[in-house]
Amino acid sequence: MRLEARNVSWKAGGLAIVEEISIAVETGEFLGIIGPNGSGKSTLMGLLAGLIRPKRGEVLLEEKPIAAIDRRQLARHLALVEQLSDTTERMSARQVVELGRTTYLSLQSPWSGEDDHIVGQALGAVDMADKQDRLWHTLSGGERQRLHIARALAQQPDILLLDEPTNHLDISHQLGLLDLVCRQNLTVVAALHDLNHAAMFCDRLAVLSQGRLVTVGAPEEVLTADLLSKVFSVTASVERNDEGKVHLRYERSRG
Ligand SMILES: Nc1ncnc2c1ncn2[C@@H]1O[C@H](COP(=O)(O)OP(=O)(O)OP(=O)(O)O)[C@@H](O)[C@H]1O
Repeated sequence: MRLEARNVSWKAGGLAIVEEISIAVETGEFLGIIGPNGSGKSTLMGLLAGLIRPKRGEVLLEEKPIAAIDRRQLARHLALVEQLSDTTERMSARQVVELGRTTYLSLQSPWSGEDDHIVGQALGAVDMADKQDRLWHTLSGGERQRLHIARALAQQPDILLLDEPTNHLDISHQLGLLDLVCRQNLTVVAALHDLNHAAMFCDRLAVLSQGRLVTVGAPEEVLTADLLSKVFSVTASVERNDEGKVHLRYERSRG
């Protein structure tokens, strides 16, 4: 499914947080959103998810404004994993993932074995099946993050929106999670801080700076020493492997 932000702007306290951004993610594509802290990545994710409404412009799912789509219907197409999402409810790991099925349940369509199966698969996919009975507050940050992803997978969306999905994860689970996301055959938009991971896994990268879209393109087009210096204020050399994939080698800042 195709998701498009058309000229979206959003303000808070009179300040422009996202300014006139136009970007589309194509069906099956993995689009990475990168940019320094405070550049507007989470806000753009919230706009794309329909969680916040643009002050100007619109977000379209398959050419239909998402503001006009019923929230329950939207949840069948689009799942968002927010940064720092938490729950204070006394819930087990499995119950958190079961929340992903909410959009499919009704009086006519109560919980079934099929829902159990989907939840079990999602738990397995993030390597949390053995901890499914553990209570939320007893889990580590990384385990909670993996459960949020599992909840989104259990939602069986067409589009996954992930805000810093590798937060809290050790390196093995970071790579495992991005690989897992790639293998789902979904349309994915992910805000990422690790630029090497963005280069490894994303089809295209959109670069934000101060609420504006600086550029968008294939990682090897976008990740240049010049851009890294201008947007991220770092000095790095850009290496390429045999497949033409870029790898950044940062230099220590001297100050
Ligand atoms: N509700 C709000 N009210 C006021 N300012 C806000 C609000 N939401 C976001 N901002 C500001 O907008 C800017 C962009 O925030 P956003 O969270 O979108 O950035 P980000 O790129 O995701 O940052 P990070 O990499 O630190 O997660 C920040 O300066 C933030 O403080």
